[in-house]
Amino acid sequence: MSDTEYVPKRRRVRSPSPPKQSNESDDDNYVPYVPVAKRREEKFAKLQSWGVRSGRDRPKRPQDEAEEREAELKEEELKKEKARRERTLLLEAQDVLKKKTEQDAKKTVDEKADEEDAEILEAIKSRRKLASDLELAKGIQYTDPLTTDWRPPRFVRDRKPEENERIRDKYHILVEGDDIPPPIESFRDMKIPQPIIDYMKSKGIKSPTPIQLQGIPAVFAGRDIIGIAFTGSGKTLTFCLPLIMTALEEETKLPFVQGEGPVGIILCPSRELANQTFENIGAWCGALAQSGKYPQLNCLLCIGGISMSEQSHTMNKGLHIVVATPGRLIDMLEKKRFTFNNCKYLCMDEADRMVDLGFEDDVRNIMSFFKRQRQTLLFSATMPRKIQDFARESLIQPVLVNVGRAGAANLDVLQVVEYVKQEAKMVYLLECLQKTPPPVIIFSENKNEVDDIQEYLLLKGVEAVAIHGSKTQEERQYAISSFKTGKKDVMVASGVASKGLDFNDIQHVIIFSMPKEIEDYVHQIGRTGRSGKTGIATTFVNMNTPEQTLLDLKYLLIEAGQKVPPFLQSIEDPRVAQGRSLSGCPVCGGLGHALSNCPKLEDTQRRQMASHRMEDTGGY
Ligand SMILES: Nc1ncnc2c1ncn2[C@@H]1O[C@H](COP(=O)(O)OP(=O)(O)OP(=O)(O)O)[C@@H](O)[C@H]1O
Repeated sequence: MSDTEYVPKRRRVRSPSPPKQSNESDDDNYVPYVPVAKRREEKFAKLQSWGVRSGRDRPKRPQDEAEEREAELKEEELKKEKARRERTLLLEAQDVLKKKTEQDAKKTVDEKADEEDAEILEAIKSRRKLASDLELAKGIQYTDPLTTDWRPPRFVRDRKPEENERIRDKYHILVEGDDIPPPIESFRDMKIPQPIIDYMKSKGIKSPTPIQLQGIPAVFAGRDIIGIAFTGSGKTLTFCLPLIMTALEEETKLPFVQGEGPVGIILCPSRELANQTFENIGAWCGALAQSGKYPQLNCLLCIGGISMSEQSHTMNKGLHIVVATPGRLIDMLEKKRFTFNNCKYLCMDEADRMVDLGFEDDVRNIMSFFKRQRQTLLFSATMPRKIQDFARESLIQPVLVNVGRAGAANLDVLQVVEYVKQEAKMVYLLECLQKTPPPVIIFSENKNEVDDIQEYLLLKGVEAVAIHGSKTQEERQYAISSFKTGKKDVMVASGVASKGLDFNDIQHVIIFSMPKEIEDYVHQIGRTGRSGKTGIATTFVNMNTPEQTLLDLKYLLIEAGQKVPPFLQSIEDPRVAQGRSLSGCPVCGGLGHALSNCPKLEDTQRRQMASHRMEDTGGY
């Protein structure tokens, strides 16, 4: 056997041989055997290094691993960020809630009540402003007041603003608005025609009252106006005189013929008030015509319950002024008995009552007959904030002229409040009538009670007439004229006669049953103490009078510097204990309660809901 060790055949594998040298033997080329498993492993590793991969558990390259790791980190970071944000939002929400609770806790009772009031006011806010449907539909909105040719005298124009302010302060006139015309202290300087000045003098009207000396120049200047002044302070003249002057100017330029006019319209909430204003205008226009220097102006009374044919003589001429209640006016306009083609002046007397009485939609309807921009005037002795706000939205750059607090009582009225048991009222009434000589007005809230009182007085020999809504127009007119002319000493009336009626020298107003709304009380006592004269108002209250009404009354007496009887003094205002402010109610102007307790609120809401229902069902 040779020295060469035997190697089994399967082990005799040639490894890659180095280059052969000439003398090298075969043993030098020997390559050690590598087992198959190991070789597979090596081959696999090689393939891996070439990037050939497949399968789930394929080993990863370090570069891939780094990328994966980075992605994982990013994902983790995102998750953390999301969680952090969610937590922050949650915390923020909790913080806000906490702060709000703290703020709410810090809020005074007053602030909370104010917020509540604002919500209620928003809820009862009229949905549409006081403008014609046509204007609302077409989006017509006038921005500038009307211009007129009227100018104040030079010395007034040259006055410094401080001087105007001084005059306003002197007469306790508060004004709001832009570019307010100056106050003028004499009718002559207002450039009112001499025959009217002479006529007014004969009626004891020599110099303008505060509402007149600021209101008339503002209306002459073409401005929309909200005029608020106490009862009997001469508001009627403030809106009638400028209308007469406008009509006069137009008639002088080009006389009116049949079918032309009116130039302006005065709207009133009651027939009696319309009639009274119509008579006043008639007298002033008559004074102009009788002077022989001025033309005759024609005025039409347009109210329910009267036959329009009686006024055909006026209708057959050119028409300058119309005084009306809403219903009859709409009827006449719809029948085209006259048009508003040239009408540019709309005045609402007792404007708050017009809205209160549910005439709001009628007023919009009337406005839709106007063909061009109009000058709008609203007047009243009581104009709660809600109505002032509403009016301001509807007028064009209005001037607000306020003499005293809106809704305050006339200081020329001595107010006496007496506790009289229900069953003792009639007897005590007779006693009360002895306080002053006639004329006396007795007010009651109830039509039947009005009739009962009249009957009782007649039985006792007192010359009394009665007026209320269920009487015929003739009965109403008879009652007013016989009382006005002094044929009758006493007039027993429901609310009808309380607004705006101007009777001569009423000595005494007796309020037999206290009205629920303090505004009505203010209007009722305002039938006396007019045009600077003094008068007495006696009011009966008892257990049937709601405590809130008594509180309103108590504050009104305090405000007017009147004596507060002990039983009224003892009534506590619940707002004091609650630490709430004692500001007046924005809906009725009462000083003794907050908005949420307003007796008028319920009525207002009910009326609004009814009118909205009508609109929703297309009934409007
Ligand atoms: N400048 C004046 N000087 C004196 N009296 C006047 C003056 N202006 C008006 N009057 C008279 O005062 C009375 C009351 O006026 P008017 O009826 O206009 O009051 P009012 O403010 O409208 O009251 P109400 O709010 O009750 O309707 C009338 O008889 C009127 O003639």
